Amino acid sequence: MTSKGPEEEHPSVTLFRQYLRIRTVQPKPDYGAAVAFLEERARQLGLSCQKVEVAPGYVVTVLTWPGTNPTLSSILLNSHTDVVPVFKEYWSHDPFEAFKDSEGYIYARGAQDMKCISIQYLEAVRRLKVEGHQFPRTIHMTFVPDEEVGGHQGMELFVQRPEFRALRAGFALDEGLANPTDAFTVFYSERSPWWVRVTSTGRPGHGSRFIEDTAAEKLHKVVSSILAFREKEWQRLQSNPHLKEGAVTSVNLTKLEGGVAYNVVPATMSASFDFRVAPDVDLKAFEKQLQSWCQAAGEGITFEFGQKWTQPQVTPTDDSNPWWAAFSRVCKDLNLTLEPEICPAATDNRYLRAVGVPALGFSPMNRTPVLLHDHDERLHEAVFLRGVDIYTHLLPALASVPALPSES
Ligand code: MET
Ligand SMILES: [Zn+2]
Ligand SMILES: [Zn+2]
Repeated sequence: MTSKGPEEEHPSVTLFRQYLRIRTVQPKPDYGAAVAFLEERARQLGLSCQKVEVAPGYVVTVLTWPGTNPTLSSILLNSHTDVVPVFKEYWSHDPFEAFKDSEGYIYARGAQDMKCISIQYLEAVRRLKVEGHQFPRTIHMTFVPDEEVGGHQGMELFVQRPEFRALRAGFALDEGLANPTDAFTVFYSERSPWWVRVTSTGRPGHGSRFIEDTAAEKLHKVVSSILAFREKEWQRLQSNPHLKEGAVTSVNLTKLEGGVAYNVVPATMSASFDFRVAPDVDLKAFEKQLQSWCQAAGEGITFEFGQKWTQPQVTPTDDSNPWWAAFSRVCKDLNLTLEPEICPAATDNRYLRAVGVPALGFSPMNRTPVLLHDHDERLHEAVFLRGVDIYTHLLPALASVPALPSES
C-alpha cells in the first residue's frame, strides 16, 4: 500500500489527523477542545448539535441527522472521545502529532481506540448527505466522555437521562477491535468487569520472628487460589479451539499494596484483581466463589469492588434480530467475512444493552494488528478510508430497517 503526498491527502484522513491531535488523554482529557471540534463538524455538515452535561465538565455531544419517518426508533452511532495515557519514550513518533509515515500508517493514541470510528461515522454521514440521500430512521451520533475509566461520568449517566430517552434509540453501534486477518470482528456481548481488592489483616511484629497468622500469609493463599482459577480458565481456552477469549473468564493480579519496612510485619496487605467474567457465568455463584476463596485463607480477609457489572446482555446474531439481519446482509454484499464474538474488554455498549438497546461492537479494521492501549498505536490510512466506505453502506441499510412489530 502506498500513500499519496501530503498535498493530495484525502480530506477524511486530514480530518482524522486533526482530531487525533486533540489531547483527550486520561486522566485529564481536554474535553472542551473535542466538543468544540464536534460542534464545528455539526455546523459543516448541517446537523443539529446537542450538548448534554451529564456531570460537571462531562459533556455528551449528540449530532443528529433526522429521518423521514419520526415514528420509527433511531440508529445510535456511539464513540468515546477520551483516550488512554501513553509511555511516550516507547513511541517511534509523538503520540499526539498524528504522524503519517511514507507507507501511510498514522501513529497516534486513539488511532484505533477509537477516534478513527468517530471520524468514520462523520465522514460516512457527510458523504451520504452530499449524495442527497434520506432515510426513514434518524441517525444520532453520540460522542461520550469517560469511557476509558469506566463510563461512570459518561454513558452510565447518559442512558438514565430524559435526553437519552428522547433519542429513542432502536439499535446502536459502538467500538470493537481490529482484526489482523482478512476478517472483521463484531461483538454481540461482552464480559463483565469485576475489579476486586482483597484486603488481608493479620498479626504484626518484628521481621525476625516466626509470626503466625500474618496478613501476607493469608493474602498469599487468596492470590494462589485466584491464580489457580486463572490457570484453569486459560487451559479451558487453550484446549478448545471453538472457544474465543471472550467466552472464558480472565483475571489478572494488577496491584499489590502494603508494608512499611523490611523488618516490620505489616498488619494489613491488599491485592487487586481485574476479573472479566464471561456472560454465561452465574454471577451470584461467582461472588460466592470469591467469598469462599477468602474464607478458606483464614480470618480477617475482606474484599471490595472497584467495578462490578452485573447486567451482561447478549444481542442476538440471527435473523430473529432485524438489526443483525441488516448489518450482516451489508457485510455479505461487500464480501466482508464477520467473526462474531464476545468482547473480552468492556465498552459503553454494556450500558446501552442494559437499557434494552440491541448493540454491536464493530471497528472496521481488518489486516490490522490489535494495538489499542499499546505503544505505537497506528492505523493505515487505506484501512481507515475503507472503514468510511463500509459505514457508507451500513448506515443506509440500518436507517432503512422497516418498522418493527413494536413500532407499528
Ligand atoms: C472496565 S471500565 C472500561 C475501560 C476499558 N474499556 C476496559 O475494558 O478496561
Ligand atoms: Zn475504546
Ligand atoms: Zn480503550
